[in-house]
Amino acid sequence: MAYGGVILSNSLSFYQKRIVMSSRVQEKNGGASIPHVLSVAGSDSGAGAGIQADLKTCAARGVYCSTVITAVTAQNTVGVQSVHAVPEDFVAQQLKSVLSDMQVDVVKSGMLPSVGVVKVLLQSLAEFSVRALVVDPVMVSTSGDVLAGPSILSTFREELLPMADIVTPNIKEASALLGGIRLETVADMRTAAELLHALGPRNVLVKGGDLPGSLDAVDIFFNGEHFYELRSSRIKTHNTHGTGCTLASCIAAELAKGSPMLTAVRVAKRYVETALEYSKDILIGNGIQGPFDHLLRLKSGSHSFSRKDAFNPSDLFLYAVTDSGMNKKWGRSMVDAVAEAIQGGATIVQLREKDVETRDFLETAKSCLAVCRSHGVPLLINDRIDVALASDADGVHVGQSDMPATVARTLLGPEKIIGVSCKTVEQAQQAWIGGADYIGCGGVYSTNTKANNPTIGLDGLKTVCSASKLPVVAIGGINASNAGTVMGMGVPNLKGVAVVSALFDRENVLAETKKLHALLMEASSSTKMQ
Ligand SMILES: Cc1ncc(COP(=O)(O)OP(=O)(O)O)c(N)n1
Ligand SMILES: Cc1nc(C(=O)O)sc1CCOP(=O)(O)O
Ligand SMILES: [Mg+2]
Repeated sequence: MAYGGVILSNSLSFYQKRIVMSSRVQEKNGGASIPHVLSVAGSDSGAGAGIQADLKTCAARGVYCSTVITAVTAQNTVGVQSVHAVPEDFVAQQLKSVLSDMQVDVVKSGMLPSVGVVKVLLQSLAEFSVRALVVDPVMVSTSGDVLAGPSILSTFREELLPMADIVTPNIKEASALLGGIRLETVADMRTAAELLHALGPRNVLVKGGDLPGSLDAVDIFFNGEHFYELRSSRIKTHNTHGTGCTLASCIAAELAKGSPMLTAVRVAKRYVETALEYSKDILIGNGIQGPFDHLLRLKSGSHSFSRKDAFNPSDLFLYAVTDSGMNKKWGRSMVDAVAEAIQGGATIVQLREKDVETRDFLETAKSCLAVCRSHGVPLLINDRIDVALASDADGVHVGQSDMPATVARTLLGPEKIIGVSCKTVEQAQQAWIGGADYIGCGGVYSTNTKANNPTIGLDGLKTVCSASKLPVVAIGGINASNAGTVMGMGVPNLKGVAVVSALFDRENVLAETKKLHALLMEASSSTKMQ
C-alpha cells in the first residue's frame, strides 16, 4: 500500500485530503470527523486481546474504532478453548459495510484465520482506499494456542506483508515468517527485521519481549534505512495477555491522528508499558496470564502515581541540549532545530538558554514542547523551574549551583523529570537522595560550549556511573569521533550521551543526529554482545 509514505512524510496533506473527502458529510451533519481505525481481528471472550483490546486501546487514545470480526474465540486467562471462524463472505460483507460508509484512516489487522480471509481483506483494501495498514501477524496466542496455521505463512509473506506500512511480529512470528530461523539475540532480531523488510512492508517492528535473559523489553524498529533499538522496562506482572494487539492498535491509533511512524511506535510502546505498570497487581481470572487495564488514563486519581509513568531511563540514549547562539549562526529557528534533532533520533531534548528574556524563553519552551509532545519525546528546561512550570515542560535539568534537587522536587511535584549534573560519587548520592531521576556526568572531554568546565575523563565517568543509583547520561565534548568509545565502555548505569555542539553547531542537524544515533546503536549493541 503506497499510503503509508504520505503519513510518514506529509501528515498535513493527509489531513487536508481527509477534510476534503469528508466535507460533504460534514456539511450535511455540521460535524467534524475524528481519527478512525478499523480493526480486522478475532473476538476474545475474555476481552484481554483481539477486537476487545483494539476497541479499548482506541478509546483510551481518543480514536474511533470500527470492527470486522474474523473469528470468534472462546478463551479466558487459561487459554483458548475453541475457535469459530467467521465465513469468508461474511467477513467480506462486514468490510464492505464499514468501508463503503465510513472514512477509515488506518486498518489494523490481527487474527486472520485463513488464506481466504487474507484475500478478502486485500480485495477490500484494493477497492476502498485507506491511509495505512498495520499488520500484527497473529499466529499463536500468548497462551500458546495456534490462531493461524502454517498454511497461511506464504500468503502473509507474498501478499499481505508487501501491502503493510508496518508489520509487528514477536520473536516466534518473525521466526515463522522467515522459515523458522533461530532468533536468540538482539543482533538476530536486527537480521530478522532486515529480512522481513525485504518482503515489502515499509517498516518492521520485531518485538523482543520474549527474548530470554534481557532485563529490558527490547524491540527493533527498521524503516529500510535505519535501525532503532527501542527499550522499555520489563514490568514484573502476569497480566500481559493482549500486549501485541494493544501495541499494534495503539500504533494504528497514533497514525490515524497523523503521527509519523517512529513516533507512533514510540508512543505505543510507552502506552503499553504504562498500562502494564498500572495493572500489574490486578486479578482477573484464575489462569496464568491475565488481561491488563487499557483505560488507565480515564481513571487518574483512582490510583497512586508511579515515577515510572514519568521517566524512562532509555530516553537518555541520545540527549539533545540546545543552544540558540549556534542555531542563529546556522540561520535556523530553535523549533526547526529541535524538530530535526527528533527526526534524526534524539530521544530527549533540553532547552538550554543562558541569555534570553524570560518571556522569550517561555514562548520558545511552549513551541518546542508542542513539537516534542507530538513525537512522544520529553522536553526538559535547563536551570529554570519557573519556566518548566509555566510551560508545563516534562521537567528540568539543574547543576550544582542551581536549585537543589530536593527543592526542585518539592516545587515540581512527583510527575516531572529532574536531572542533576554530577562530577563526583558524593554528588550522585545527593542527587538520588534529593529525588532526581537521572544524573548528567561530565565533562567527559573538554568543550568550547561551556566555559571553564573541569573534565573528569572516561575514568571519572566510570567511577560515578559504577556508584550511581540513578541512570547516567555522559556530557562534555562528545561527538561522532568519540561517542562510540563512551557508549562502547559498557559501564553500569550509563544510558546515553548528551550533546550540544555535535548536533547544533553543524549545518545539517538532521544528518548529524542520524549519524550519532547510528554510532550509538552500533556501540551499545556491540557491548551487549561482549
Ligand atoms: C544532561 C546535562 N548534564 C549536565 C548539564 C550541565 O548543567 P549545569 O552544571 O547546571 O550547567 P549549565 O548547563 O546550566 O551551564 C546539562 N545542562 N545537561
Ligand atoms: C552544558 C554542559 N554541561 C557540561 C558538564 O560537564 O556538566 S559540559 C556541557 C557542554 C556540552 O556541550 P558540547 O556537547 O558541545 O561539548
Ligand atoms: Mg545549570
